[in-house]
Amino acid sequence: MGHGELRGVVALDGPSGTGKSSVARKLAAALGARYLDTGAMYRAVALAVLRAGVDPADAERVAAVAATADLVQTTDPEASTTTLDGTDVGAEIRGPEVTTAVSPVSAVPEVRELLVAEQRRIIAEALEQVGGIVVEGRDIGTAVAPSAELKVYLTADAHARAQRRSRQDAASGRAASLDQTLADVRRRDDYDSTRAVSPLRPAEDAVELDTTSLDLPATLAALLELVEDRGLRVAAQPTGRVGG
Ligand SMILES: Nc1ncnc2c1ncn2[C@@H]1O[C@H](COP(=O)(O)OP(=O)(O)OP(=O)(O)O)[C@@H](O)[C@H]1O
Ligand SMILES: Nc1ccn([C@@H]2O[C@H](COP(=O)(O)O)[C@@H](O)[C@H]2O)c(=O)n1
Repeated sequence: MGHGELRGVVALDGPSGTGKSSVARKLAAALGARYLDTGAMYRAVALAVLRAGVDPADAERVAAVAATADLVQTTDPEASTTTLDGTDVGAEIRGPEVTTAVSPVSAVPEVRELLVAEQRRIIAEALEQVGGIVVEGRDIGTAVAPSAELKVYLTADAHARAQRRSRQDAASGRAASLDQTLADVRRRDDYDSTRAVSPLRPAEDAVELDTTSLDLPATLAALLELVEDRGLRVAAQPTGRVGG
């Protein structure tokens, strides 16, 4: 049996490796909604900064690169893409260089201002076109969509997150020691939660969901239950509409 369609915005925030991307995509697909990966947008700006030979810590030059970056993020949960200057950069933005550069780049206020404006535009377009969107990141419930109908803050023990990330890296041929991966996870979380603008933190009205001992299907089931409980699921339209 299908799950019906989502009406409104689901904001999914939390630190790295809690499962946001994996479950946000599946939740959106199950509910005929769009899916927005805001982390991919910050990663694409970080890639533009690296390609321009700019130091990610040089806030003024980072802001200048962001202002001219030609970035397009699409929202079909089955095939969301990130393009920079007309080229798909989906694989490149997951590499270690971008992962190291992205936190300082995303801490630059001008970068956040530009991307938050674009994220709000994408959300408004999705609501108009299909009625629902699942948005994942670090500041969705607190800054990008503070009036989201459902806000969920995913957490998980840092060791569990490092193990997940380590398995994912090994599967993509990027092996690193578990200690190194754990250090990287902690470094990024520290950076993201201590920056001045829109730091990583749960919104006051967010539901916190600890995924340490949940697998992905169980996490998805918990989210679907929250959507259902809030009355955000409506019967599917007979003609059906898909995100794109
Ligand atoms: N509950 C879970 N059980 C087992 N593996 C999981 C779980 N959640 C996520 N994973 C795995 O952990 C890895 C990271 O998950 P994912 O990319 O969805 O996390 P994330 O919160 O979006 O992280 P980031 O913010 O760094 O992008 C993936 O390989 C995913 O399959
Ligand atoms: N709303 C967001 C989303 C992401 N960031 C920054 O981007 C980094 C990469 O995010 P991933 O989800 O792809 O791992 C993240 O570490 C943050 O620095 C953000 O600031 N706000």
